[in-house]
Amino acid sequence: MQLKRIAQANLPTPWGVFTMIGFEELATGKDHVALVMGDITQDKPILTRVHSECLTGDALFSLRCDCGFQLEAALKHIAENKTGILIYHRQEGRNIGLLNKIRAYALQDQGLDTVEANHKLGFAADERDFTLCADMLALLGVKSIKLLTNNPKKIHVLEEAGINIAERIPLEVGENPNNEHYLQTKMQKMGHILHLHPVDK
Ligand SMILES: Nc1nc2c(ncn2[C@@H]2O[C@H](COP(=O)(O)OP(=O)(O)OP(=O)(O)O)[C@@H](O)[C@H]2O)c(=O)[nH]1
Ligand SMILES: [Zn+2]
Repeated sequence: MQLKRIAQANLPTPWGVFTMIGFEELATGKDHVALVMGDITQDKPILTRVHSECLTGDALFSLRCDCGFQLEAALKHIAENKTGILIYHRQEGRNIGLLNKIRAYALQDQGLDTVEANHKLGFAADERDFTLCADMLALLGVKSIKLLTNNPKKIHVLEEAGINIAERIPLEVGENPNNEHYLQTKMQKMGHILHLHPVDK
């Protein structure tokens, strides 16, 4: 176990009241949160979103990616379902950190795609460690989930970390002219399952 559960409190949102549970990484002291609604101890797969931190999309209204839209849609979906979990996985920029993500964006402004930019900076395309998410789910007592994602690799890594994924539920929102190329790259180079609407140029 790489984390411990620290504190919890109510978190009212426009879609309903979640319980916010804070965790701390034992090795680094880094914090993560899970937003929980309803009875997640039921003996059936729990609707879950594993959302990776994206300060620019989640908090600063960036249209370069789809993260902010996915965050909102996931919370709404969980609230409509009356039960579920959103893990807010604090590995910004696929775990290269905010400042390196800004460097990667600068390279993308010069024409590189999201994968090439990471490589140019000396990183893999995706540096995230999802075993922390599996640990958070274990601390919440959840063994089986229905995962909101477009990324089949995320299913694979969470399963390798011991989580049973009963179903994948697509989360395709936020496509716009600013992220069209970014979403195309995620589909073509990173294997995301997306149904994009190419615009005529
Ligand atoms: N390094 C880097 N990270 C990015 C970039 N754009 C978004 N991110 C980060 O990517 C993470 C989200 O990952 P995505 O690849 O969008 O999606 P995913 O979580 O793999 O898959 P979904 O479950 O379908 O959303 C967040 O941590 C973002 O900060 C970028 O251009 N470069
Ligand atoms: Zn983003």
